[in-house]
Amino acid sequence: MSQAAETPQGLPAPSDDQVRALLPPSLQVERHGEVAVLRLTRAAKRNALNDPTVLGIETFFSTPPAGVKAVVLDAEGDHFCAGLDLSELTERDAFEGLEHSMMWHRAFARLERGRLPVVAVLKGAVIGGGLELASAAHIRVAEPSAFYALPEGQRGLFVGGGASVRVPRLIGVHRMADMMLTGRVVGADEGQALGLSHYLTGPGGGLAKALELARAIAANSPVTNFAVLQALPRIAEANPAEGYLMESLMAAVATGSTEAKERMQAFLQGRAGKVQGR
Ligand SMILES: COc1cc(/C=C/C(=O)SCCNC(=O)CCNC(=O)[C@H](O)C(C)(C)COP(=O)(O)OP(=O)(O)OC[C@H]2O[C@@H](n3cnc4c(N)ncnc43)[C@H](O)[C@@H]2OP(=O)(O)O)ccc1O
Repeated sequence: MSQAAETPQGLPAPSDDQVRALLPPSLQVERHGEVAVLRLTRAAKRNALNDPTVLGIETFFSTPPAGVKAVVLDAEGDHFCAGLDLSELTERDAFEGLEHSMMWHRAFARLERGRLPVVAVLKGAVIGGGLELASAAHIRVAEPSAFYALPEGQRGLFVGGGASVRVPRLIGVHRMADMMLTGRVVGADEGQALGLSHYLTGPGGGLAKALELARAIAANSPVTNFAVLQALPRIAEANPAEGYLMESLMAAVATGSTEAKERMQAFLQGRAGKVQGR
């Protein structure tokens, strides 16, 4: 498996600067070795998601920069994301609403089912579309300031970025119905207990923890990471017989990979087991 030296189309993977040139001002890319930090930079609007930002997320995860093995999704300011930019939807009719929701689905699917593991740093508001974005990440690290809500009912809306599929898988349909019907605010402790976050740090500790996790993930075999991202969600949804078959197929691919051979040899010979992905 390629380490993103090239795109799936066989073209050279873009440099950091080439990717930056494709992104809107509301998104910034910062490089930490094999980890890229993709940051929402619309703090003045509490990182509310407008169309350019959502399309930029799709662009980044469609053609991530060369050499990136894991991504941290971070946000400028005190809030992760206040959800949909409400100033955008007021003039749209139902058909445009359908297209808009499907555009969000495409972007967040690129994030969730791409080849790069994504660790999100949650703080302050993780509201509406902000929770939809967060729930597409593979690991969520929350700071004590994080709070979650689905106030779509108060705005006359319905979730449109995949939350009705992803969030019930985290907390159950009954709790999702509670959040959607009441619009109530779920604090960081409750969010951690419910499963909205994987880790809860001390104040301001989210980015450091996310970078630590992302570096550990980047050091894994990309074959294993790819299997976790692509196969695990499908195995979890399959019936047991299909699940076991998919597991065996992924185990076979991993076992046969150069990556596995080199890593196991390195372990057995007492060498550091880090090799380039194939
Ligand atoms: C239907 O098809 C869909 C739907 C969707 C997804 C839907 C949703 O996400 S619904 C939820 C929308 N979000 C909200 O209702 C949250 C609104 N914001 C707040 O409650 C607060 O701003 C806060 C996040 C708690 C922060 O409070 P505070 O720090 O006091 O900041 P403010 O003074 O309130 O705001 C500062 C500044 O930001 C602007 N702003 C905040 N949130 C939004 C927003 N969501 N949209 C636009 N602008 C926002 C606010 O107006 C202020 O602006 P100024 O110019 O006045 O400074 C998905 C896809 C579909 O197809």
